[in-house]
Amino acid sequence: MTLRSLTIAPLTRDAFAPFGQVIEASDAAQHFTINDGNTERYHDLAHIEPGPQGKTIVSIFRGLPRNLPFEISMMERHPLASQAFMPLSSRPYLVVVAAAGEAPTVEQLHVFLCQGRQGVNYAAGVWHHPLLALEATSDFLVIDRSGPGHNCDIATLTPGGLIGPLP
Ligand SMILES: NC(=O)N[C@@H](O)C(=O)O
Ligand code: NI
Repeated sequence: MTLRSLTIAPLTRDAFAPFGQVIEASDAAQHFTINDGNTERYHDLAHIEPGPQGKTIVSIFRGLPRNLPFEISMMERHPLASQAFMPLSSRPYLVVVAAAGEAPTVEQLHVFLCQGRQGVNYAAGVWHHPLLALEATSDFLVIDRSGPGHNCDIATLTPGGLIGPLP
């Protein structure tokens, strides 16, 4: 079965808005000076949702680099809570998302190339592929949920999609 080649777009706040928020110190964000002028605060960048009886937790994911071209054959979602990734290794990475709701088809996937200064927060229920680090083993600060209930659904994509090489 031939795999559909997926287009890779640059990550922007507006393009990612249907799926969550971009975490980035940019002039588009609400920001103001604090600490007697020493520090600029980029304020309230992501809507963190711990969900019912959930606790917000902070972890570090150390992801091995994915080799391109890479087949996207599954997606997952966290129906109860959001999940945020902030790169700590300053390397680009990829995110693959689809709107919350029914399990996506390959035609409904959106692929974004994220820069090393850009984090993402997946809103609760948004379909996404597990971490897609590039170039070298990379660390990411992850803000998500611990608590009762089922918080990870998997969907298989048949046919899948193919990512890469990078534009
Ligand atoms: N399983 C896990 O915690 N990681 C995934 O949710 C992911 O999005 O990488
Ligand atoms: Ni996830």
